[in-house]
Amino acid sequence: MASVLSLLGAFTIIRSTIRELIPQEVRAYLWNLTQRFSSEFTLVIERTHGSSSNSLFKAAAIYLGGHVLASATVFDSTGGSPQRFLVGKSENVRNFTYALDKNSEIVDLFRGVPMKWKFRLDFSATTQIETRWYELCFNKKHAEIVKSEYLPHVLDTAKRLKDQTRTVKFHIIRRDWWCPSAVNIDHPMTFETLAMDADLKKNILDDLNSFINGKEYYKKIGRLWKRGYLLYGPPGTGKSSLIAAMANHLNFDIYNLNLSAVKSDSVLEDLLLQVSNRSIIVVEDIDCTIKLQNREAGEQVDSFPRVQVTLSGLLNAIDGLLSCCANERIVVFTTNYKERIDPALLRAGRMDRHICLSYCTFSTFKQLAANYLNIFNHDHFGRVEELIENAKASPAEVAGELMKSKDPEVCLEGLIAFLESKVSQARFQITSIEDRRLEEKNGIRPKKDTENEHSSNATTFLAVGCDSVREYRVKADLALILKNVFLKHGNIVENSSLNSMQCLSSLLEVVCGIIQRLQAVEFEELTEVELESMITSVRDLEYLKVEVGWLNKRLDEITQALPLAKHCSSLKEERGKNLQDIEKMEKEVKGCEDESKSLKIQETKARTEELSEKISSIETKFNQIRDGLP
Ligand SMILES: Nc1ncnc2c1ncn2[C@@H]1O[C@H](COP(=O)(O)OP(=O)(O)OP(=O)(O)O)[C@@H](O)[C@H]1O
Repeated sequence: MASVLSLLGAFTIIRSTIRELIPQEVRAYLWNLTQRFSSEFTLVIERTHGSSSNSLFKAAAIYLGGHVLASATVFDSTGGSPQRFLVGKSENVRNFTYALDKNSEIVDLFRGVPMKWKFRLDFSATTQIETRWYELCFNKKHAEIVKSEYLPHVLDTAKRLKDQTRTVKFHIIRRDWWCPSAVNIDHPMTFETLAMDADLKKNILDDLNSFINGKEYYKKIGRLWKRGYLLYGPPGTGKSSLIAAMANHLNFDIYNLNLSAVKSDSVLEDLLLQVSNRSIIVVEDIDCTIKLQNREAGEQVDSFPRVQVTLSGLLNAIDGLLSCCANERIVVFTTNYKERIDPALLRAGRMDRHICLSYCTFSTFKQLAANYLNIFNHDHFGRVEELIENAKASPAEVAGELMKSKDPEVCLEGLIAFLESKVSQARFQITSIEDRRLEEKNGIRPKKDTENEHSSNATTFLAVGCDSVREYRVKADLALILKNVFLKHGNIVENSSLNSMQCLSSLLEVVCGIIQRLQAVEFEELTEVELESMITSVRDLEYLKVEVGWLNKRLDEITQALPLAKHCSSLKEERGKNLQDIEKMEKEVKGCEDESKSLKIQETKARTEELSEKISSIETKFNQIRDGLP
């Protein structure tokens, strides 16, 4: 050991003696002379290039640190002497990062060609400046491969590695500018943990992947490389979670564009110019930005004086000239009320995909149960399945129940109780004027001018669903029918394409009018023409997205039963005639014994009974159809 140390010491002394004895210029000349006969070529990659920073230097650092260390193609060029790498972890990256230590050398095999990398560091005592550079040495005959393949490979790999290790950032607006200290999103939501219909999830993932790999395609078709998503649905159904999953999947930063914090269109322009590529710009609850609301609906603009951004300002920012300055951008709008958004904002090309996130289904629940409780089946699943569709519970609410305990039994029992209460809440509470007056009298409801309601022959319904309160007015004689429709089928006009309460009330009157007629009329009295007109009305209602599938079904049943109704009518006629005959014959045989007449009476009675049975069986059928009506 001592001899090795003394040998190394002697070598160091000789090296410094050579340095002292031979001047720098002579050393450089000798070096150049040896290089002239060398087949090696060296590229020097400095930190700066021209007047700007050298992106190849940065890429080499990442490539060598991340790729080469992990790669099986790394060779130790120093003949077995230990290699030194720097290792560390910055706050804004997920993993450890590695780098070559000063004067370390490694060889990267690229397509069988050895590429020798050296990292150099020099400190000038006179200028006090530290200089760092990489040297890439290779055989001259491989110069073309290096230029056209290897260097681009280094750049691409470094970009990919940077994206992989980079933490997604969340940017918010502070005083007309993106806050300089963007926070790292450590949101754990991914497409694996997001509970959603499997087909929809796959569809969104495919869409994102084809977008991200579509650079050439977008260029070819002459469209900007950007994509717009509208996420709509009730609160807590996973809109923000989906955005987090998208950001994590793509490794894109999120820019939360809170329009109420933007003072003008020009500030919006400035903000968007600062948004980096590979980012998701999110405008949450876009319907709440009143100036951007549906112009056709004639909304009141002044009620939100703080919001200064105009619709045209936003449209321009999304797909006007301004957006040409960026690439690989995704714009996401979220809303609880899609119908309130101006159609101009939603048209294809701006919002390419409209994704509805809805209440928890049984399949969504099973994914949440697997995520939260690690269970895939349980005795209580059957009851959950029975309740979940009608409960209209959001995934957030279901997840909340599943987090209450680590014991699946406790959680599922709690969830079932919760769903049961939601099911009964989801039944609409219908209040007629009388109930309202009583509530006003008892101070449950604030007093309201009900003058008009009293004077008109109409009844107002307050339909309170789990997330909406609607008022409809229908004729008083239809009130009870409407109440039953709501109780049995929920708010059937909730998803209608019409908006005004007046029009929706008229639609409800049409539905109730049909039911009233069907309840009152004997089916055999119904003419085919009248039935046809009812069916046409129901079709029109369905066209307007009124949920009357159940009424359509009843009308179908009645149509099928119509020949039976006609038959029933003739049976009744025959029975009536028989009864008259029996009465007449009984009078005739009174006091005299006429065996043949008595026999005839018996026969007619038997036939009448038979007819009554047939009629009653047909009528039972008709009643069943009627019972199907609310
Ligand atoms: N589909 C889902 N899968 C898994 N978890 C979900 C899902 N939807 C909601 N959650 C849970 O509920 C929480 C709230 O959901 P989220 O904020 O994504 O809903 P939202 O639709 O954006 O609500 P809002 O309209 O009120 O903004 C999430 O943090 C997540 O824990």
